[in-house]
Order: sequence, then structure tokens, then C-alpha cells
Amino acid sequence: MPEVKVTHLSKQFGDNAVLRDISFTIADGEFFTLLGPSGCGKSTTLACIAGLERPTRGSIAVGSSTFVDTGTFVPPEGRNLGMVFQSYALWPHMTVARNLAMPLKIRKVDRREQDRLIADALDKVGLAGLSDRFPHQLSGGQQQRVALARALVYSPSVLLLDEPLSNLDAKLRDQARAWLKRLQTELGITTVYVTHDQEEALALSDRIAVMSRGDMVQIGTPQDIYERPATAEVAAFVGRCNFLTGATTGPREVRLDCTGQTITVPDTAPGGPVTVAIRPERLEILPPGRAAPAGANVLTAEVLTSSYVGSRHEYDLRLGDHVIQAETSRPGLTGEVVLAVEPAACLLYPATGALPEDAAALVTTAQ
Ligand SMILES: Nc1ncnc2c1ncn2[C@@H]1O[C@H](COP(=O)(O)OP(=O)(O)OP(=O)(O)O)[C@@H](O)[C@H]1O
Repeated sequence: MPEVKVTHLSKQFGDNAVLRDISFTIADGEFFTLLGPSGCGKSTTLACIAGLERPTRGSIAVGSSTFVDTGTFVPPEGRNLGMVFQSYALWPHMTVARNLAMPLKIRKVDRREQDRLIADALDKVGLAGLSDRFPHQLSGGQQQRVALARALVYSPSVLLLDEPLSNLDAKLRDQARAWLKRLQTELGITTVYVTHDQEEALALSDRIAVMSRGDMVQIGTPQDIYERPATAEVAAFVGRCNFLTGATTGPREVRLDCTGQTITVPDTAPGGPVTVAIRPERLEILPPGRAAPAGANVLTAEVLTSSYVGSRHEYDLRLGDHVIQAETSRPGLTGEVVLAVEPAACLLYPATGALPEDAAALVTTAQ
């Protein structure tokens, strides 16, 4: 399977710059996800790779084939890429087998070979035996597999998936996610996946590109993105995060605005105002009488509310004039609690003006 190389890609709709000079290379066999909030340009990037949109500038190559460059534009049918949309786009009046036969007919594959390829594709997606059903006789999950089989039936060089699981209910989506990951690994097919669901991106991807307003803010493994977010915006968008403002008071020292207390941070903080980001699960609520680990920052907070979410208890806590969130397996905490947080878990960013809405939820000022 070839690599995908996108260089200096820009796309303008009228005077709206939707993609701003983005470059990335997807390795052979890699599961690469474009993640970001609605409108950041994920689908447009995928559509440019597919040939459904013509970039304003830049080049796109798959293996040794250049699809887009100055003076070159290969139309979608010349690219041999498999695409699955959120809506599945199955033909309702055709059986599963005839849906799969369409791309083969277009490629003038002979009848006997068509039958073999269709059976093989349905087998790959676990739907052997359903070839005579019509789409309305299938569940949502089965329709999604048919759409995938139709994209795989002509052995595309790259698979392009635009939110293919978002029409499934939560439980089915989890199952489909695990199944899709297994299938992609087995086939070893280079895959570009679009989603705004950060959990899905973390679970499926070899690497993730986090997009914001037409830029790629960070490209990295799920661990890089979650544990070492490049900006406060990435920290806010991928996973939950508490954001506390403060000011640098010395090397590796920040005084928090919400309590006036000084904490130790992992790096030398930039001078002036900073934002400290802490994941809720990195705030350890200490049992009464238990000392904090050596070197940890200790914060005193007051329990406001708790929610039981099955695997853990989530607590809203008042820290000075802020509300923060922490999680633990311990139920029923009330009143004052002592929190420990390692300096390494205090991610440090230059003070930002507005954080995205997702972040705002955890930067609440206490009433
Ligand atoms: N054909 C078009 N004409 C004009 N503007 C467009 C067109 N297609 C997309 N846009 C605009 O480009 C921007 C990026 O859209 P795009 O669909 O790529 O975002 P996205 O990140 O995939 O969002 P979503 O998750 O909501 O699908 C949006 O502001 C959208 O309104």
C-alpha cells in the first residue's frame, strides 16, 4: 500500500480560507485520523484527497502517482481510492450484491470475477450470506459494513472514511470501532479517517492530526496528543482538562490566580501570565491521613457535586474561586478534600485568551 503525501494544501471557498497551507505524509498501512471541531476543514481535506474538491494550491500524491500539482488534476475515478461517507450512500433499490457490483462494472471487471470479488468483500466485513438483501432489510451496522465492502471490493490503494460510525448508536459504535480497527490492521490498507469524536480518534489511530480553523495544530500518536498536547486548545479538545490561570514567580514555579498558592511545574514557565492544564484523572484525591507523594503539589478543595459514571466517580470541586473536576474510584466524598498532583501532570501554556467551548466547561468560576 502506498504512502499519501499532501504538501502545502490550501483551499479557498470565495474569500473563506478553509485550508491554510497544510502538509502531512501518511505512511504505508497507517491509520491516520483528521480530528477537530465542526468546520475546521477535515472533510474538505479528505475531499481534496478523493478528488471531489479541487485545491486552490498544493500537491497531493499517493505512492508514485501525482493526483494534484500545478497543471495536474486527476479526477476521482482515476485515483482508485475507496471512500465511505457518514450516510453510507447505498443505492436503496439495489441488493447488497448489486451495490457492490457497481464499482466493478464501472471498472469493466468480467462477471465471474465480479462474483468472486463481491463474495470476498462481503466475507471480509462478516456479511457473507446477505448478498440478496436490500439496504432497508439491514441494520444500521450492517449497512455501514456494506458501504465499507463496496469501498474495498475493487482493492483501492487507500481507504478514505468520513465519520463512518457516527450514525450508529453508542454501543454499536464501540463494537464497530473495534471491528474496523481489526479489519484495517488485517488488510494493512492505508486509511484516512475523519471524525470529531476524540475518543474514536484515540482508540483507532496510529497517528492523529488535530485541526483547527484550517490549520493542523499537532500531528502525533494518540499518546503524544493526549499526554503532550502542543497547545491549550489541543488539551481542551482531546480529553477533558482543568485550566487554571496563573503567573510565573520563579523557575518552575507558578502562582495560581484562583487560590494565590504557588505550585511546581515541570518546565521553566514563560514569563508573565500562564495557563496550567491538568487532566481530571491526574488529580489524586488523597484518603484522609494519607500523605501526598514526595514532590507533589498539594491543593485543598471542597466537594460540590459528584456523579457516578459506572467505572468511576467524577467530582466537581471548588478550588478557590474556580470549579475543577477530579475523578476517583471512591464514592461518597463530601466537604473538604486534599488533592495531590505531580508537577509533570501540570501542562504549561502561555496564557491564552479564549479557549474553545469544550474547555470553557472546566474553567468555571465558582458562585
Ligand atoms: N462547497 C463549499 N462551499 C463553500 N464553503 C464550504 C464548502 N464546503 C465546505 N465549506 C466550508 O468550509 C469549512 C470547512 O468545512 P468542512 O466540511 O471541511 O469542515 P469539517 O471539519 O469536516 O466539519 P464537520 O465535522 O462539521 O463536517 C466550513 O466553514 C464550511 O462551511
